[in-house]
Amino acid sequence: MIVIKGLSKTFNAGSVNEVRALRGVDLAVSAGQFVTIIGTNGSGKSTLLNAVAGAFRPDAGTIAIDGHDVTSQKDFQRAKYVSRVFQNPFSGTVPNMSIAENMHMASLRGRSATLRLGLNRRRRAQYRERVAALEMGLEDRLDSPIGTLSGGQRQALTLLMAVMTPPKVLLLDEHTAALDPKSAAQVIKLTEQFVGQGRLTAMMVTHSMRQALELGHRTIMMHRGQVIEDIPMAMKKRLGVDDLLDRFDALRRAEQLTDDLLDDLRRAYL
Ligand SMILES: Nc1ncnc2c1ncn2[C@@H]1O[C@H](COP(=O)(O)OP(=O)(O)OP(=O)(O)O)[C@@H](O)[C@H]1O
Repeated sequence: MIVIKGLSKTFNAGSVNEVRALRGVDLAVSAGQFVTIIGTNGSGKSTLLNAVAGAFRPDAGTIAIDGHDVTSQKDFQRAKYVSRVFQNPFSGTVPNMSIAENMHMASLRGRSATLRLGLNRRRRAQYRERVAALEMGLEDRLDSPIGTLSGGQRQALTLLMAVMTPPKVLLLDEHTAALDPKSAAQVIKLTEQFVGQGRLTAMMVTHSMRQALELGHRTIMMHRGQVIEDIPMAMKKRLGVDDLLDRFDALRRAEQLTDDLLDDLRRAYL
């Protein structure tokens, strides 16, 4: 479903602030696969998701989604394939519009203007049913401005809206990191439910190694703009958080040394 080849991106090239955020990333994610992404700070996790979403044009490499080369497409052109949920629960929805209006906008994603339909009674009933399934009591607040909801409620709705028209690709960028533990757990439960039931192809960045191991079919680890570990389901089940921490420690030690050593390290992990 997603095929990334030789993807590179350098920010502020040629200046003192030059950052090689992605350095030749190769990654293939099959349809229905849920991949969790961990990595060191600044290793390029969000940049990888941004590249898939079309936030910028890469310096080198290609990205294909469902067989279409989207490398030169802008983000709005890819919106029909890609849904995103960000860390900030206040992005992705319009605060002074109601829950129903926000849901209606989300349901029209990727449709041509001529096909756009009004927010009629039948649609309201559908949205009510969807919102009720979140089990947050929001079905009685369909006309409340979304800005009046808590961060957790809003993020649950943002997630619901992201999957309402099932996307080819769902990108989750630390989407529970800004929530309190209880809300984060609720949103993770919904994530599992939506991705599982919809058999969605999903990439989720997380800083929680436990989350990374417990969720999804595969975990990749990034470091300095490269994928340095690719852990399949069978291995995920056997690994514990301590094992991942050991690997990060090894990286930290390698950091003092050379790229060649990092390559050796990668070979050793595979
Ligand atoms: N638009 C941009 N302009 C300049 N530099 C950027 C831009 N986006 C990302 N970077 C830099 O690229 C590198 C990779 O950033 P990215 O956000 O992808 O890392 P990350 O792995 O998601 O990090 P973290 O875990 O800390 O959130 C960092 O050094 C970051 O400062």
